Amino acid sequence: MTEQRPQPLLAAEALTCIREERILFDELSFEVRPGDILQIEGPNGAGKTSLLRILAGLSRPYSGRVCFAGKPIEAVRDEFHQALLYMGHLPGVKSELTAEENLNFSMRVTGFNDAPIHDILKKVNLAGFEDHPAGHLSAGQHRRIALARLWHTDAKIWIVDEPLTAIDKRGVAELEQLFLDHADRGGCVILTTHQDLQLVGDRLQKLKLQYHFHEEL
Ligand SMILES: Nc1ncnc2c1ncn2[C@@H]1O[C@H](COP(=O)(O)OP(=O)(O)OP(=O)(O)O)[C@@H](O)[C@H]1O
Repeated sequence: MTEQRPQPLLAAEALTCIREERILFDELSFEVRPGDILQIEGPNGAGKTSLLRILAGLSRPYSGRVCFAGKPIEAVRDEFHQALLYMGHLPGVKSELTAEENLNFSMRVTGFNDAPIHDILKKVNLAGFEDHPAGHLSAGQHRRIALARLWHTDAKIWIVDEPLTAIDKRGVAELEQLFLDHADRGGCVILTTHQDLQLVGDRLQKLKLQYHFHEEL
């Protein structure tokens, strides 16, 4: 008997994206199922961030649609938002707030008012820096504040843009393990990175975007 694959959590259906009169991708279709880890690859300017933003419902494609559990995301907006954790390539951390205040703030926004903030900060190696304004921290520590949300969320779909930027080797390994654990629990991860992922390795699916020049229009 053949094993049945789970239904897709997210499906890109014939997505076309045009920016500044340049086609970034044309009729792009793919599915992401529970347990999948998908890396979007491609050179600078190929359209990776544009694709992630469309998948997260933050911008619209020129044509095509994104479906969540079989339905267009516009039709199931609330359920989709509950199932989604989107992290853009800018960390979204307020420099004047401390590490703890930043995390407190983002946990409140996502409804995790009683999250164990100190434990989470410890997990991302920020113990001892709780009271430091984020603006006084290093680039990697800054990003770790944003990434801390990943350690406490029940979102199934993680869409993360360049999460590994400025993160040291140990931090990358910890994040990769987190992605694997999330996928093993039935979640999915869609990410961009210019780094080679070591731990995730053979679990990784890849989607390569090409850079199209204007004259290819
Ligand atoms: N809101 C926008 N309005 C107009 N053009 C945009 C917009 N967002 C992105 N672009 C253009 O779309 C192209 C693709 O940008 P995008 O950020 O998606 O690329 P990327 O593959 O993520 O690049 P990188 O690896 O440098 O992060 C770029 O040429 C960019 O100038």
